[in-house]
Amino acid sequence: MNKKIYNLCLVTDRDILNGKSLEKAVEDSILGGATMIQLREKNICENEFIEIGKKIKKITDKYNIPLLINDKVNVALEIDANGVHLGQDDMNPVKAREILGENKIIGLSISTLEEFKKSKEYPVDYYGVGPIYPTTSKSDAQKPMGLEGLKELSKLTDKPLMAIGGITEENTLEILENGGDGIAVISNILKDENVKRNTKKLKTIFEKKELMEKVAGKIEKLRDRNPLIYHLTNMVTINDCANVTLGIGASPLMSFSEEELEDIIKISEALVLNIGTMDKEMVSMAVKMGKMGNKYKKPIVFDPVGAGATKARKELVEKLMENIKFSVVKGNLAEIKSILNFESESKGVDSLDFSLEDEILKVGKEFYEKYNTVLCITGKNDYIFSKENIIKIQNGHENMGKVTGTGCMTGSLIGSFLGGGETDFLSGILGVGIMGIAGEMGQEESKYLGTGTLRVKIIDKISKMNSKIFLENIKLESI
Ligand SMILES: Cc1ncc(COP(=O)(O)OP(=O)(O)O)c(N)n1
Ligand SMILES: Cc1ncsc1CCOP(=O)(O)O
Ligand SMILES: [Mg+2]
Repeated sequence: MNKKIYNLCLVTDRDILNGKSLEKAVEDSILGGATMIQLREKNICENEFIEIGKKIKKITDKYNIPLLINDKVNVALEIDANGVHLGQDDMNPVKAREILGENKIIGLSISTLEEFKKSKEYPVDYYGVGPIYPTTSKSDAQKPMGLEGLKELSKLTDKPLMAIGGITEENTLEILENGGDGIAVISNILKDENVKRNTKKLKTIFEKKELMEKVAGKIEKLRDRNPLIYHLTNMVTINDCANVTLGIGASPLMSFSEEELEDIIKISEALVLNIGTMDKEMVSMAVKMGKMGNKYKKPIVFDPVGAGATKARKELVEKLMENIKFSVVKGNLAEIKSILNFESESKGVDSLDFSLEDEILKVGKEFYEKYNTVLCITGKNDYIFSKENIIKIQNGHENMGKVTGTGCMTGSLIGSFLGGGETDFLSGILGVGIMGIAGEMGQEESKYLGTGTLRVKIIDKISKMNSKIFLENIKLESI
């Protein structure tokens, strides 16, 4: 069974629904990312419990999410729920297993180490551990056991531990870092109208942690591998691109010579194509480079600088997008909109951030659908789109816009990670994230000096970047 089902359980409580329908609350929570629903009904008879259970089961079945019944094994049996959650004073798990069979999920509450010791041989699938923090949702809850209690328990069992009691988006990460595999939540999800958003906020913490685990060690791995990254890039920022490629641990190779193109591509691990200072030669080289890159199966990151600004540029970008399979495309919103032939609506300077984000999301999703290529849209906030995920990164500083080439350098970073063997998506996240962090840190150190120093500081910070700095500074969420 997939352990992820124990990540995020909504435990229901009709008393705090405040007029919301239970069915809608359950559906919204699933849409927000709940991986399990526990139907908890305290003051109703078995028949009513069964009635409600059947309705909720239709919803959980629709989304293929397990439904567990609190306390009542009979109800679970009657509605063919996926399992039960039992407390220490509820039916003995051995008997529940006999009744429900091997295929149902049985969870057991643990509030103290003594309870664990007493029940560790029971045939259960997970433990509900808590209350971890004080809670107002269970009047007869035991004394909170805190993170220490959770940590202690996690050393004693391999079974999933689902923490419960007073859990919010502020304390979820520390739960996961102290032995919790998942959380079970009532009030923080059902507290207001925004059940979907409340669940999503919790879900984001799991996604972020998962991503962080994937990212850890990747910069060091790149430095170990030191891949060769061929650039066909612009004349303005070529030197900075070479320096950040070196700084992050790859080897840059810049060439404009058609004669050596094939030989270079054969020995390169990834290619960076940036049409910033396009001219006649670049037009023919870019297409040849792309086709040859595809032929030799080398990942290519494409920076469509100024796409749409002139007719010639638009034609070149169109030709490239039609004929070449890129691993990653990185550009600003206007460039990506031009690729999709979207009208560039001018929205006024302070167009609400929210509507700008809506537009970015629409453009990004459409781009991915059309080209099936990882896309990075950079701007005040940066967005990375893949098939299933959209990541928003909020690092960087506005002064980076006053240093030419931060976008081009981001392309080089993405290319470096592609060449280091990372996935297209992770390369996008790492490249964009590292540039944002370097910009932020560089700004701090150059704020009394100016943008010339900022440029140098960005390269410095990239050359000193490591997984620890990255993980400590990245401001990332999945949306
Ligand atoms: C996941 C999870 N953990 C613990 C509990 C508490 O169960 P219990 O001790 O039986 O208390 P009641 O919920 O029945 O009041 C739980 N429900 N879910
Ligand atoms: C059912 C239960 N068991 C231990 S604490 C608790 C209540 C959890 O509710 P909340 O998430 O609102 O603290
Ligand atoms: Mg119980």
